[in-house]
Amino acid sequence: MSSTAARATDQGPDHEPGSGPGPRPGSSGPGRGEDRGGGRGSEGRGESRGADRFWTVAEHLDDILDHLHPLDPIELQLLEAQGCVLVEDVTVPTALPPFDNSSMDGYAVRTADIAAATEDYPAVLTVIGDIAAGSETAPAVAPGEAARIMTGAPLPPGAQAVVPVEWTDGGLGRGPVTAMPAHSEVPEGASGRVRVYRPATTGQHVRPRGCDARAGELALSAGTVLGAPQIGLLAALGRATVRVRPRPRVVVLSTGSELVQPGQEAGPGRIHDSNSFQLTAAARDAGAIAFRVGAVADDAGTLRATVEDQLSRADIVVTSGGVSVGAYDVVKEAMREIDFRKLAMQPGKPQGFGRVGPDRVPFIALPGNPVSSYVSFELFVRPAIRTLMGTGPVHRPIVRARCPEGVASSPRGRRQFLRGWYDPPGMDADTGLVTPVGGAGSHLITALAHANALIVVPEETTEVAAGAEVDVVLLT
Ligand SMILES: Nc1nc2c(c(=O)[nH]1)N[C@H]1C(S)=C(S)[C@@H](COP(=O)(O)OP(=O)(O)OC[C@H]3O[C@@H](n4cnc5c(N)ncnc54)[C@H](O)[C@@H]3O)O[C@H]1N2
Ligand code: MOO
Repeated sequence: MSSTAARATDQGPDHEPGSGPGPRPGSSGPGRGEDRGGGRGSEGRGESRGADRFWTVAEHLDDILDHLHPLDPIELQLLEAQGCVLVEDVTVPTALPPFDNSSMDGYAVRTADIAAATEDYPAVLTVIGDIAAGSETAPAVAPGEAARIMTGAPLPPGAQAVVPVEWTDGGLGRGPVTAMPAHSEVPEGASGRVRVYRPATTGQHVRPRGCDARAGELALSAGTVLGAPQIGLLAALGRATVRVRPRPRVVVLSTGSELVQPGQEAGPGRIHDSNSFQLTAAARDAGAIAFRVGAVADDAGTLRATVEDQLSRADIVVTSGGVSVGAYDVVKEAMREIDFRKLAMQPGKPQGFGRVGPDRVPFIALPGNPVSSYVSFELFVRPAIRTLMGTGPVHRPIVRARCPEGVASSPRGRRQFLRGWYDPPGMDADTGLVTPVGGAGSHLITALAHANALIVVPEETTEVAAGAEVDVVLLT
């Protein structure tokens, strides 16, 4: 695995954090945990480098995950750590809140002074000044006095409660008000007299020091995945950095001389490169920092040089295309150390996995057909990314759903992943419904873009009766 030392400076324009807890995956994935058989690893396989036999989905997934372990922890700036797993227990250094403070804009008072206050017979107090949030000093409130105080400002010595400004005349002498005038416009509001129309109990509208967290308490334990509230808490505790497992850096390369960048005219025989965008987005969605390198032409030397150039910033390299049996299958040609294999799945039959370069960076070669590459990413690359992050869930969730339309035919001996639309169960149902979207063709990008699930048809099932239940991989 490559060093993470250069991580902070390596992020090119295409990098961006994505996001989610837990260690190494269990056996709940779409195929993982089944019979594993011997001699199937990508290394030291010798003669068993089986180009002819079909690997199961589980075998390929196991082979990839068996060669991965969570990345070493590093210290990251808070926002860089979003979605990462904390590897330290974080204790509260100073109580939260750090001082007694007001929860309302109003007046800090002594409760005895206003105990008998009513609208008809208000308590009249002398205003001794303003205490704004951030005030370093607060004047002491003596009997018969009040300090005008803002939300979050420290409770002054002598005061026992805060009365909201709405319970007072705001110092204007004309009955209850709804707000204070801005200090910049009416500076005299910080002095004079205020009428208070209601009593308050001791501690009312006061947030006592330490009521949120006491110093020395455990704030977040190791293993927590850092979402927005956890990052907010760390910031509130004064932490600028935190020790986490970093996001894996995923380099995405597409291959094919027919590929043209979006924004350019495609021209005869050419198509736009969609896989590198789709896979980069999927890598970010899985929680990785993804670098989209874009399309490399079908030239083995160029691809080899490009891959080697990218290795220093990669925890995983993902390629699309060039892994089948054609005369221009450039990934196969350029990456001799990768084990290329056929999987008993559709789409996604041709696949490759191995490790590259001195740091033995994991290299996952996906097929070029756009649906094949995406489905393969979800089944193999996403779990790899989540494993490197040391966080679960490693796999997309799988649920049972009823398929009212059924599936007319599915290839025997291949696990089929059809695109579908999943509707979760309503209040009175146990299972949701799933409907196939588009056909089985691995070039049907439009249908994929309108699906939210994959319908799993097992290897030995050649049709699914209308109304039968199926496994469904949820993609969102
Ligand atoms: N004789 C055989 N031919 C094929 C077999 C086979 O077993 N025997 N397998 C088929 C299957 S299944 C697949 S999947 C594909 C995989 O081929 P490659 O991984 O080598 O992919 P390419 O040939 O480079 O491309 C396939 C297809 O996808 C389009 N493509 C590729 N990259 C992109 C991209 N970045 N963006 C959009 N579209 C892309 C490409 O133009 C081709 O149409 O092989 C079958 N053939
Ligand atoms: O198996 Mo390929 O990936 O169907 O089109």
